[in-house]
Order: sequence, then C-alpha cells, then structure tokens
Amino acid sequence: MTASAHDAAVPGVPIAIDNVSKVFGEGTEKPFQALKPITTDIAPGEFVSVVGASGCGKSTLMLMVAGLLARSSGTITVAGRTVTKPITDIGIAFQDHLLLDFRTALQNVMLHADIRKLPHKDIEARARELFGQLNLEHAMNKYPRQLSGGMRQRVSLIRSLVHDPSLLLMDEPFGALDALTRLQVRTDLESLWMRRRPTVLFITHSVEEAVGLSDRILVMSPSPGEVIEDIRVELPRPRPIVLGDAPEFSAYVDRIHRHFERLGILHGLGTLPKAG
Ligand SMILES: Nc1ncnc2c1ncn2[C@@H]1O[C@H](COP(=O)(O)OP(=O)(O)OP(=O)(O)O)[C@@H](O)[C@H]1O
Repeated sequence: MTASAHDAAVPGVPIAIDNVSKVFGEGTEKPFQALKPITTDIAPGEFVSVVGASGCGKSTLMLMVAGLLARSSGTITVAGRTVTKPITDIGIAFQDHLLLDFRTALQNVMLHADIRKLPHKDIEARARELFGQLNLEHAMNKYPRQLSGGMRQRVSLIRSLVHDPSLLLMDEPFGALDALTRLQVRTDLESLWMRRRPTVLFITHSVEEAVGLSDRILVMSPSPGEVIEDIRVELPRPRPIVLGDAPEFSAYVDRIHRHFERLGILHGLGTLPKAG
C-alpha cells in the first residue's frame, strides 16, 4: 500500500474501561447482574474482539462503551473523555447491514455523507476507491436486490468505513452469512481496517473469526460475564483468507476453545484418537 497524507492521519481513539459492571433492574426485587467488573484499555487503532457464550454480556459491554446504556459501576473514557451519553462527537460507526432498496450500492454508501452534508466529492472518491479495493466496482451501480447477501454485507462495510470513523463497533456482523462468504467479508474488513486503523470493538461467536481479525481477544466467562483471558494475537497482517492450516492460528483457536470446555460451554473436545 502506498502511503499518502491521508494514510498518515491519526487513527482510532483510545478506550479505557475501568471497573465497569452492569446490573439490570437495580433497586428492583429482581436485580440481574449481567456483567461483573471489567477493566481493560484499548489502544488507538487496536482491533479487539470479545468472545463468549450467548448471554454473557458482550452486547451490554458494547452498548455501555457507546454510551447507549448506563453502567452500574466504573468509568469508561473514549478519546480521553468520560462517556456519559451516547457518543456523537467522535466519528463512531455501528455496523449496520441494512441497505435502502431504492438506492444503488454507491448511493447507499453515500447515505451518511448526504444526511450529514459531508464533502460529497471527497467521500465519493473514497467510496469508489474502497469499491475498487474490494473488487466490487461492478456492484457500485446495482440495487441491493441485485446483489448477493455477501455483496450487500461488503457494501455496508464500505458504508461504515467510508468516512474514516475513529471507532467502529460491530456486534456479530457476519452472523447471517454462509461460511465461505464470511471468510471473504472477514478479509475485506481487515483490508479496510488496515487502511486507516480505526479502533474496532468486535463481537463474534466465531473464535476463528476473532483470531483471524484481532490484535487482542477478550475471552468472557458465561453470565455474569467477566474477562477470563486477554489474548494478544501475534499473527502478521494481512492475514491469509485460509488460516486453518497455520499451526500458530490453530493454537490460538484451541486455547480459547479449551477455556470454553473448562467453563462447560463446550463439551467433548477431547483429542483425536491416534491413527492405526
Ligand atoms: N435491558 C435489559 N434488561 C434486562 N436484562 C437484559 C437487558 N439487556 C440484556 N439483558 C440480559 O443481560 C444478559 C447479557 O445480555 P447481552 O445481550 O449483553 O449478551 P450477549 O453476550 O451479547 O449475548 P448474545 O451472544 O446472545 O448476543 C442476558 O442475560 C440478557 O438477557
């Protein structure tokens, strides 16, 4: 990739999560502790995934970072400022795969630029570049109904990143995709992220996807969730689309699955019987 003035701009924002917990229904007869206290720092431009059993509190944590849900204890700062209300003053993007039927792919990508009156020419130039980067030029002037589910998802990725947000929050964005498309979209997300390095908080049920994408993975216990291991993934980038046969990759995946086995989330992992 060639460096340009644009690439040199400041990447993502830092996030500090200090002793943050969540109890739903506080002060009622039936309070429910969804999250035990969590403390972690996310560096500017880091790609951090959260994995854990269903209901362990992953979305709750993300909503609190976004300022969309009040915390029960602790503090969260984003870009050095304490989060007390929904974050709107830094470039924040939520992954949202809904495209408008009556707008072409390019017009969908331009949606926020149109609404927020951002510099249309610059954003459109960047949008075209990103369509090119993902080999999707042919889709630019098509309507969502003319695109496959995977292509729609990739268009929505471009839409999330076209304004170079400093923070991208993604809650299980690829859940509805088939396994092959998911690999492609994962690779596309890495390639778009590498361009400007926004900070990404990424929730997934797929351990392989987390290892394929992340700088760090927060492994959560079952409900009430807490971080049981914070794993730094030291695999070089860009990571190949097919990672399964790399022993370093499998070692990370295994390590996380073993946690889940120990916690009773997975059963019957065992080891392969010896051949012969
Ligand atoms: N507004 C709410 N009021 C009461 N309980 C809630 C509320 N929101 C979430 N919960 C509960 O808190 C727990 C954590 O929910 P959360 O959605 O954060 O889990 P999750 O790890 O994201 O789950 P999944 O992987 O299934 O999406 C769940 O038991 C959920 O039912």
